[in-house]
Amino acid sequence: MLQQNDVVLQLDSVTKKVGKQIIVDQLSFEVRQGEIVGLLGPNGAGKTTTIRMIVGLIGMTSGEVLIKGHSIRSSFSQAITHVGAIVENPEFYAYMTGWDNLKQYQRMTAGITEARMKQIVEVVGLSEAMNKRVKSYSLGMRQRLGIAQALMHSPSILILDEPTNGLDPAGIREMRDYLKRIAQEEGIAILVSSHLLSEMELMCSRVVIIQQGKFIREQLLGSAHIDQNSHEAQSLLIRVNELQQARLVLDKMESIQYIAMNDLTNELEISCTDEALAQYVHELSKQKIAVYRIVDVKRSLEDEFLAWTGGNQIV
Ligand SMILES: Nc1ncnc2c1ncn2[C@@H]1O[C@H](COP(=O)(O)OP(=O)(O)OP(=O)(O)O)[C@@H](O)[C@H]1O
Repeated sequence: MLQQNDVVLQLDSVTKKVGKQIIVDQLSFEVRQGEIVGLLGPNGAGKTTTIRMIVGLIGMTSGEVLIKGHSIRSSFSQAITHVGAIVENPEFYAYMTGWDNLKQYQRMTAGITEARMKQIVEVVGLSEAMNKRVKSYSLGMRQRLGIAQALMHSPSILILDEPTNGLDPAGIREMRDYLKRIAQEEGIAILVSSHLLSEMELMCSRVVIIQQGKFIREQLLGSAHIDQNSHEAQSLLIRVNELQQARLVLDKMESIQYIAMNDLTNELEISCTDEALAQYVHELSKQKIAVYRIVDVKRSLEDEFLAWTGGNQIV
């Protein structure tokens, strides 16, 4: 079980106002050790602004960001030592090799050993390319060199703003695989922003969805998504022997939510939780109505996403 002290990053009611415009509105969420969390929202949702506040590049109007329990406002240097981040495109000397660029960074940053540099270069898959000049690198390789640099001081969290922007499909897949590997091998938390739900589904264990600067919801992905949903309302198709009789029974149930009805097939689609379903089935059988089958109507995460964001396209 994850403990409270696994929390690496904590945002508490973070707000950013520019003039009268509220760009980020009381945003709160947490990222724990070993998790890859997506900050997901359509263009202009406030992702970059949020990340810039987390890493202290811009101030917040109100709220708090804690990194390993240290406030980015009042204990900036203690907080920021735990962060590795790429917010803008990292700058490298194109005529120098990848290794010489990292050496340059090492000279400016205390406590980084050559053994650590070699280890991290291997994790991001650049060992072979280290003696080549950066100008010969693809965009994906430059991004990974940036990640290597951000990881050199062994941070607790890696924060990346749209890391797959501009990459081709092969580069996107590579980036995804390397980020998963980093989370696993380095045992750190990763926060990555994106406007692509499809991409987040393949990379993250959880997404925090924002729109117009506001928190919309948090969603577990993958198998965790299914576990979580058993406690939430989901669409179910129920086939009975007598549709009108079943309607009379169900109409009396509190909070019954119909989605669709089919007289020909004697099917009705409802939205309910597991607990409510148990009550409905109990009541139907008490009234001698036979339930022939119950089918889980799977909505794709994309459909759910569109519903949560009021139809705002993200994919
Ligand atoms: N300094 C500023 N002054 C005024 N408006 C700003 C400022 N910074 C950001 N904004 C506005 O706030 C909104 C959120 O911007 P932000 O760049 O954080 O969004 P985003 O989710 O990262 O979008 P994208 O996916 O397009 O990068 C945008 O409408 C932007 O124009």
